[in-house]
Amino acid sequence: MNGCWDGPIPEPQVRTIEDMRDVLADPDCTSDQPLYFMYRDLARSRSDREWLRQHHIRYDITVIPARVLCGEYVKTKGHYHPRNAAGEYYPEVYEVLKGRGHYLLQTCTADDVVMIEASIGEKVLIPPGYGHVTINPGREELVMANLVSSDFSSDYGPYIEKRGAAYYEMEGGALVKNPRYPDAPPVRCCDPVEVPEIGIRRGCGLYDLVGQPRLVAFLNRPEEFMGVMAGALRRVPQRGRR
Ligand SMILES: O=P(O)(O)OC[C@H]1O[C@H](O)[C@H](O)[C@@H](O)[C@@H]1O
Repeated sequence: MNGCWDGPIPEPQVRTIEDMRDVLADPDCTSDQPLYFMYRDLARSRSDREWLRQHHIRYDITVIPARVLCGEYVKTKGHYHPRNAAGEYYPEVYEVLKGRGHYLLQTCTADDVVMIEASIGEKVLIPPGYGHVTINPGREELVMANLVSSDFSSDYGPYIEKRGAAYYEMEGGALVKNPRYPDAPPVRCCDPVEVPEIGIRRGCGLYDLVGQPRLVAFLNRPEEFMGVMAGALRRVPQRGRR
C-alpha cells in the first residue's frame, strides 16, 4: 500500500492457498504465505465515505505480491457479477497503482476470452457479462484499485466448478488451456482503452471519480452506457501500444 493510498487503512481480507485451491492449475500446490490482500471500502475522508455510500459504490485496493505457485503465476480467484434490477450485468473498473497486471476476462459461456495487460496508471474496464481474474505476471508486487457497485455479491461458483478460468498463465507467460473448457477460443489480446465518457482516461485516477456522479453512474446503471462501453475490448492500433 506504501505510496498507493494516503487514507485510513483498514484490516485487509486475505486469500490463502486454501481459498484458491479450487481454481489453481495444480490444486495440490502448497504455500504457507498469504496470496493477496483486499482492502475493501476505502475512503479518504468521512465526507467521501458518505458520498460513496449514497452512490452505492465501493473503492477497494488489492495487493498481490509476486509469486509463482507450482509453475502458475499468482492470481485472484475469479468471479462473475450478477444482473441489476434492469437486467444488465454490473461492470467494474480497475486501475494499476503499482506493478503490472494481466486481466483475463471471459464471458459466462467462455465463447470470448480476453487478456489485457495494464501497467501503472492504466485502467481496465470489465464490461457487463464478463467474469475476470487478475494475474500478477511480474517480479514486482501488483497493487490495483477498483471502483464497483456496492449493491451485489460476486459469484465465484462458475470458476470453482471449472477449476479456474479458461486459461492458466504459467511462469514465462505460456497460456495453458483449462481442459474443462474444450470449446473456448484462443485468448484474444486487447489493450487498456480510454473511455472518457465514464472517466476512464490517462491522468485521471479512479479515486478522482469520487464526487463525480455522472462519471460513475455506469457502475450501477450499466444499461444506460452500453454504447459507451461497447468498444472497451479491442486492440489499439499503432502508437498507443507498448
Ligand atoms: O474477489 P476475487 O476474485 O478474489 O478478486 C479480488 C477483487 O475482486 C473484486 O473486484 C473486488 O471488488 C476487490 O475488492 C477484490 O480485491
